[in-house]
Amino acid sequence: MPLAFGPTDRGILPDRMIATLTSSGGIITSVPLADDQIQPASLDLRLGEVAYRVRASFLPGPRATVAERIDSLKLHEIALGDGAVLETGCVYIVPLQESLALPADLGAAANPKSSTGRLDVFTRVIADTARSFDRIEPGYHGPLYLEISPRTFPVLVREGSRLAQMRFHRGRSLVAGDALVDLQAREGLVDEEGADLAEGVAVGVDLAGFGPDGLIGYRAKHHSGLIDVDRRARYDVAEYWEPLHANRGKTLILDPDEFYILASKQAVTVPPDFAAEMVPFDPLVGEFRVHYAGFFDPGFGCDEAGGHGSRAVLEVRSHEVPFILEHGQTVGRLVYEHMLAQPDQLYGEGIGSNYQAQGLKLSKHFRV
Ligand SMILES: O=c1ccn([C@H]2C[C@H](O)[C@@H](COP(=O)(O)OP(=O)(O)OP(=O)(O)O)O2)c(=O)[nH]1
Repeated sequence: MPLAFGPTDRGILPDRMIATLTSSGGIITSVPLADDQIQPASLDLRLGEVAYRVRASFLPGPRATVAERIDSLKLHEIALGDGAVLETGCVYIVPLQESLALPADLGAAANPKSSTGRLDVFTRVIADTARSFDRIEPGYHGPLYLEISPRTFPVLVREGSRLAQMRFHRGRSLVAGDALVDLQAREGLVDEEGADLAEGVAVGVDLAGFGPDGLIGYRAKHHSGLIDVDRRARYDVAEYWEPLHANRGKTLILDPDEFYILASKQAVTVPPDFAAEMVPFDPLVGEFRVHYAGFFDPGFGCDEAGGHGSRAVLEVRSHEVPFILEHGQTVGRLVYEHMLAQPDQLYGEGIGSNYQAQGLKLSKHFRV
């Protein structure tokens, strides 16, 4: 049975509606869906069998398909099969195993998975005739492709590797104004008195540090080894990351073009009938960038799903000039949106989640 909605229903599809969308032909897969591919509010996207190394990133624009653009831009074709290395500084386009035949009232948005963002692997989803990355127009019928560009570490990927995820939505249902003030009062979205709630919930960076030695984060080392994106708890932190500790002034100077993993000062919560996305706090401040991977799942940080006190992990880069961050400085905003219904399973509830109740946490690939 296809999904049926009332005229005023708005929000993000939970797990069981994503399953229905698949069984009713709205999501088409060249290989059957894996059991754990559907998350509380998103679908993990899997790499297909080939990667095209292209000269440059592109958007197809209204008159071209991605396949046509790949034909004119490709430098090399790599079979992914059981494994292939994607090198830093190169741009690859990979057809995904999932394609879409969305009903006219459903659109979608994509984001790198948190594990991908924490490795500084830049990914974006491209659809035919798209004018922007990571946004799928309502009613889209066609294939999906992933643009991949590893920035710091070369990565080993294979057919079926999951680097990005997709949310499906019916209209938009952002929580703003008084509704956001009420939600913060009721649920404590961030554990801070007088939190800044303009255009989402402001999230600041923690530079006071965690634990006895005041760890504030990690800076990625250059020229370190390869990371297999499908291996968990495999790599030594010290070979890939330099730990950073709090200084007396609780500041951190971001060096241009270095990659940092930091944590939020506030614990954050996403109530079960909401989903959130981390967005840059002000697009006009171009000095640094937080976040490739911005989706926060329903149940993240919730007591009932074992997440009490979860911090947001932040992926940070400075651009042209060195930039000083101060303890508590706002670096991002969490924008909350309604779910169409509460998911059957929340983030962290026996679904193998990696980052529930996290403090300062590197990606799952590293041994702690
Ligand atoms: O930049 C981010 C993005 C997400 N998260 C948190 C919230 C989110 O709910 C959780 C998991 O994110 P995601 O589902 O993208 O990660 P994953 O790599 O698929 O991990 P998992 O296997 O735990 O789902 O990590 C962050 O702290 N920082």
